[in-house]
Order: sequence, then C-alpha cells, then structure tokens
Amino acid sequence: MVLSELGGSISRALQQMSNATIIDEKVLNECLNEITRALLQSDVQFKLVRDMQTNIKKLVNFDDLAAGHNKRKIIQQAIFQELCKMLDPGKPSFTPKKGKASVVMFVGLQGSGKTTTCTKYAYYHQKKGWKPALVCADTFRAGAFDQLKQNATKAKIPFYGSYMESDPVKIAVEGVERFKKENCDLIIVDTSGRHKQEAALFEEMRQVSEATRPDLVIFVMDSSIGQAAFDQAQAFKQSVAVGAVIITKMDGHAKGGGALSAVAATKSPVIFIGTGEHMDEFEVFDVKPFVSRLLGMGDWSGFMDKIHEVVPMDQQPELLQKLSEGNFTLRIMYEQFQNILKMGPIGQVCHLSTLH
Ligand SMILES: Nc1nc2c(ncn2[C@@H]2O[C@H](COP(=O)(O)OP(=O)(O)OP(=O)(O)O)[C@@H](O)[C@H]2O)c(=O)[nH]1
Repeated sequence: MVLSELGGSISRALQQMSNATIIDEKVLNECLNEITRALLQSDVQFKLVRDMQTNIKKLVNFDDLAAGHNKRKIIQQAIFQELCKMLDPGKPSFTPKKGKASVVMFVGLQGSGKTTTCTKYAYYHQKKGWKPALVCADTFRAGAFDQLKQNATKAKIPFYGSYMESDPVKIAVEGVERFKKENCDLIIVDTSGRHKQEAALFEEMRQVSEATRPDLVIFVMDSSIGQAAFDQAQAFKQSVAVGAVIITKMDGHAKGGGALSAVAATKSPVIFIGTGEHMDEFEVFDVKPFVSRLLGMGDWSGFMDKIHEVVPMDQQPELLQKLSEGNFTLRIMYEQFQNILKMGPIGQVCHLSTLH
C-alpha cells in the first residue's frame, strides 16, 4: 500500500464514521479497526499500531463526554494527534548553525540512497548560503567515490576521497580536517552501506564515528524497507548515536509505513524526505503538514513556503499594488508563469495543496 493509499484508507474510515447518525463506541471501534488494518498493511510495526489504538480510546472516553460535545471532531483530533505522535519523538534533532563547522555523518543500509541524499543535503544548504563539503568514506563499494565526485562536481560542492586508500577512518579524518581548515561549515561524511548482520562493517562505522566525532548522525532509510525497518534502524542506533532520519524514495510505490517504525526505533525525528533522483527532489519534513496531507487535508504551510521561495518577500507588496490598480500587464503574467514553473513539477505543487 503506497502512502497515498494509506491516507485514502484513513480518511475513508473517518468519513464513514462521520456519516453515522450516532457516534458511539461501536462506530469508533469500527473506525479504529479500519485505520489499524490500513497501518498494518503499510508495514507500520504492530506494537506501534496497538499503542495508538489504546491511546485514542483513552482520549475519547464516551462516559466522560457530555452531550453536545462534537464527538466527530474529538475523534478526528485524537487520530491526528496520535499519528503525529508516532512520527514525532518529542525532541528536535541537532541543527547545524551556518558559519560554525559541523560534521554530519550519513549511515544506512546498502542502496538506501545515502550518496544521493548526501549531495541533496549539501545542495539544499548551499542554496541557503552555507559552505558545505562532501567526504567519501565509502571504500567498500567500487564506484562510490566516482558517484559522489560526479554529484559534487555537478553541484559545485568541494569533495574529498581516494581511489588508493582502503581505510575509511583515515579518509574520513583527513577529509574532515581539510574542510575545517577551509572554513566549510557543513562537512558531510558519506559511509558505505551495511546490514545489521555485517558485524565487521558495523564496527568500521563505529570507528569512523569515533574518529570524526560527528555533531549529527543521520540514518538514511529507503521508504520501501517495510517491516524490517524497526530492527535495522535499532541496530544502527545501538552502534552509533543516530540523531535524525531521512527517508528516501517517497516518490516510488513504497508502503512508507516503515518510516513510522524507524522513528520509534531510533527515537529520532525525520528531518527530510527524498522524492526523486534529482538533486532538488528533497523536502524538509514537518510532522503536522505531513499528517494533514496523509489525511487529505492538504499542506497549506508547505504551499505557502513554496510561494515565498519563488516570489521574494520584497517583491510581494509591489505585485499586490499593481494587481489592485488593475495594472496586470503581459510582462507580469510572464513573470508569474515563470514563478509557477520555479515551484517545480506541477504535480508536486498539486500534491501540496489537495488538488490531486
Ligand atoms: N526515485 C528515487 N530514487 C532515489 C532517491 N534517492 C536515491 N535514489 C536512487 O537510489 C539508488 C541508490 O542510491 P545511492 O545514493 O547510490 O545509494 P547508497 O545508499 O549510497 O548505496 P550504497 O553506497 O551501495 O549503500 C540510485 O539509483 C539513486 O538515484 C529518491 O528519493 N527517489
């Protein structure tokens, strides 16, 4: 079940409940059972789903609800709140500060999209005026350095790596030192992919972390990982201090529920999601807008962010003034079309609103 289907199933369950003439315990149970089924089919861990169900029942206590209370609204709010809680560990991750050198280490399973995501993360910050740099400490996969080099060159981001050196710890330390000297403020260390069964590779990852002392370790997870997400994420957390999660390939046909399980396993928030292979197919992740979108309520804050990104704040009053004077010229229309195109593929824009 892809995430949009999960959202569809949950909103259908809510709709069915809303259609009932009287909202009683039986109607609530039916609605919760539907939601539980949808979450389990999306690969969310069983325990998380069960806890959510118990919490909602506690929040919606029919005996305590006086007549006249809007039960539908209370139930909807409880479901929204619990879904948010599943995705929000309650404490924000370390946030690097512009101008102050931070080391961010990327870890994850093989093929999860680490190398691609490192560049996206660097590019995202570079666009906001940071001085990022990339270090390739993946000596395991042949071609990893070439891939990082190619991505970094395309984005004009400095990089460090070696074709000869086989010790990832040495490369990582050298790279971090070099970029600290060059006053880079975001030094990103890419490591090789590994599974929890590979003890030697886990030990190597621990050593890279110990030697580079990262300010933040980001666990990169492919959204299609499914039920294995919890155990794998927990194994990473036990070896290195994972502080944040990035979920990749959210554009694919993944079930996506593993994301919820990874948050629970690492007790770390999801900070970004990858939505395609290209460098700019990368979105900041915010729990509430995401859950709103999942429930078909639209993400107007994300939509407004996009508008602010493409129409600079200082030009907005001028534009409004011209429009209010009925001064809508062909040039303004052309500029606005250009701005709409800058917002990205029209599908992405529609997805932020509820136009899809
Ligand atoms: N559709 C889609 N593809 C992605 C996304 N992120 C990464 N990929 C693709 O996933 C594949 C694997 O990505 P890599 O960045 O090489 O993965 P990796 O984790 O560095 O691989 P290892 O070093 O072998 O562990 C590549 O083909 C990427 O283009 C995403 O958000 N969406």
